[in-house]
Amino acid sequence: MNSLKEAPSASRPVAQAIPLYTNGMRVGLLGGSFNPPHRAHRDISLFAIKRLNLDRVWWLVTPGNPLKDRGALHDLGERAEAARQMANDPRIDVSCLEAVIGTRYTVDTITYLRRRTSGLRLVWIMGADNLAQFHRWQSWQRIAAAVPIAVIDRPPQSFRALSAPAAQALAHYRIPENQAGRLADCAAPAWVFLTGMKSNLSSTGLRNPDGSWKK
Ligand SMILES: Nc1ncnc2c1ncn2[C@@H]1O[C@H](COP(=O)(O)OP(=O)(O)OP(=O)(O)O)[C@@H](O)[C@H]1O
Ligand SMILES: O=C(O)c1ccc[n+]([C@@H]2O[C@H](COP(=O)([O-])O)[C@@H](O)[C@H]2O)c1
Repeated sequence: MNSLKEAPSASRPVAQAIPLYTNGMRVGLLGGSFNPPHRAHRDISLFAIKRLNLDRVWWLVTPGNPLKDRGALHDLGERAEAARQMANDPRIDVSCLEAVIGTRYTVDTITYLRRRTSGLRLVWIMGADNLAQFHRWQSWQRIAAAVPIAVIDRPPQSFRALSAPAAQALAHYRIPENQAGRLADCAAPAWVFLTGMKSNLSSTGLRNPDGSWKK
């Protein structure tokens, strides 16, 4: 087993920057605010493991989505601890890697991981709501060129996502859903839109108007 532990920290949530892994593993990366984590995070992770033939999914708890208002964002440690409790599966690891390496941008995270975990097959996982605004992410073309991407359908975002600028620009690189199992082996750019799981759950629905988490 390889273990890379960057920037030692006294606090448990950030101590484990890169989860334990073995070369050759197929690892899905689910970046998220997890404010709070919910059942769909777990469900889409297990769905992705199955459909993409992954060994693991790493939840990367962001210090703060660059496109979201951070006013209502709970403390990173609190979100990471809640995410660990929600994940509750040996194939899902929770990491605060981005806080450790000091970035909020996915392009930096992917670049960092590609350099340090060259023995892994990485897949970026995101819900359809994120595909709809992927063209607003920093250096989104570089992300798409660096790692295969799996998009999980998320009603009511399906049409908006598939007609959005990034989906249009990358249309040529989309593989059919029935070939999702080979996505991790594809050279980027490559992406798939998975429709087999649909959940209406959202963190927004689990927050009170003042930003506190519903009990
Ligand atoms: N119900 C869902 N179906 C598909 N993807 C989801 C679902 N919930 C979350 N995701 C995806 O999981 C990742 C992390 O999501 P995040 O932590 O922002 O939760 P969220 O429910 O989208 O939060 P919020 O409601 O605050 O925007 C994102 O890529 C998001 O698209
Ligand atoms: O890099 C960017 O510009 C960027 C812009 C928007 C979102 N992201 C990432 O997308 C992931 C999902 O964010 P969220 O808030 O929808 O859970 C999370 O890892 C964010 O850091 C990244």
